[in-house]
Amino acid sequence: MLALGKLLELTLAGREPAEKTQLTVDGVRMRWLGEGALEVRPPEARDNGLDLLLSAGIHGNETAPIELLDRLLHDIASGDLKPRARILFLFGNPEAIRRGERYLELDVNRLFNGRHDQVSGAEALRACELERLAATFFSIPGRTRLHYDLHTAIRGSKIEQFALYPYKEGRQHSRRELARLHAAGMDAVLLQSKVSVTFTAYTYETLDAEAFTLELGKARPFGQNAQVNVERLETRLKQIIEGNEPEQPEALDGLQLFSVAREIIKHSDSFQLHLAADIENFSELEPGYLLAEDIADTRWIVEEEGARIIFPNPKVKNGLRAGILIVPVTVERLDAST
Ligand SMILES: O=C(O)CCC(=O)N[C@@H](CCC(=O)O)C(=O)O
Ligand SMILES: [Zn+2]
Repeated sequence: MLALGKLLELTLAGREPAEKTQLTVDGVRMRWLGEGALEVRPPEARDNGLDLLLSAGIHGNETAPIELLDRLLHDIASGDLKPRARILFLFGNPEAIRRGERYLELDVNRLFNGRHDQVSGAEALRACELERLAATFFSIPGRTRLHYDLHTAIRGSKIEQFALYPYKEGRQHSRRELARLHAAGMDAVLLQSKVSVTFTAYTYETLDAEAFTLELGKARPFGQNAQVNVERLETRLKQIIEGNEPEQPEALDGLQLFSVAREIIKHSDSFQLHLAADIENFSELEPGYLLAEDIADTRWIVEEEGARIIFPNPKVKNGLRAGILIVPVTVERLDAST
């Protein structure tokens, strides 16, 4: 297999490849662009006009998605997978991946849309670099832009696999993309209702890609991901890469949609979250429940019917999101969300 197919090995070893560009047996060009970054380009005659960005390891301890991208790259490098799309593979935070940690000093997924300019350190530089790589990749006019940023979560979940769909004023969430996500095994989608600082918020808001954060199960170390079943996603990604995706039905039957009711922001060290340490994502909370307290008598009381919590984490830094309170929405909401 071509050395560049071993991007993960190179990244884990912190090594630069001797050859930066390699051609597979059937003329696919692989180009190393820097640490954890590799572009795949099909022969011109086979190119179907899709630019696909696949990222993982934005959080270094979320290894199942990294292993999935590694398998896809191996298949491309050995000629088993024949891309018709241009693809950019990115491993988001190489040093955190090497250490098996979510991040070192700063959560990279809170540093996009220019936020990296306001802080310093290795992770700020990496977020800036990732923005540059994505912007260059998505700079060719007239092509279709799609980004999946793959994650696993800190805790278990009542809905194992789900997507988060960013928000931009005046832009409508796409039914076709939702149907595609459902076909790829996602059982729920959270429709964001304000702009954000995550990687997919950047590619969606600033680079006009269709972009999704995908949550695939619980985060575990390399080699311990048997319980994270990515079969349906892997099959769909291979079809997208080879341009032979079956048509999916327009109807979104069975796909659960949610919107953000409120983001719980931790303001101080006095922040207290009144949830069991092992609470699962999508757990329901009754109206009237005292969810959190913070300085200056700030109290977060659940008011919304059908509210559920995702990503509760009282350990985040002050000023960051310590949980999202979400509510179910119907598919009609899509037509109204411009
Ligand atoms: O399990 C958790 O608490 C966090 C899992 C995770 O890393 N989720 C992403 C979601 C990104 C988004 O909001 O689109 C994150 O928190 O960065
Ligand atoms: Zn993550």
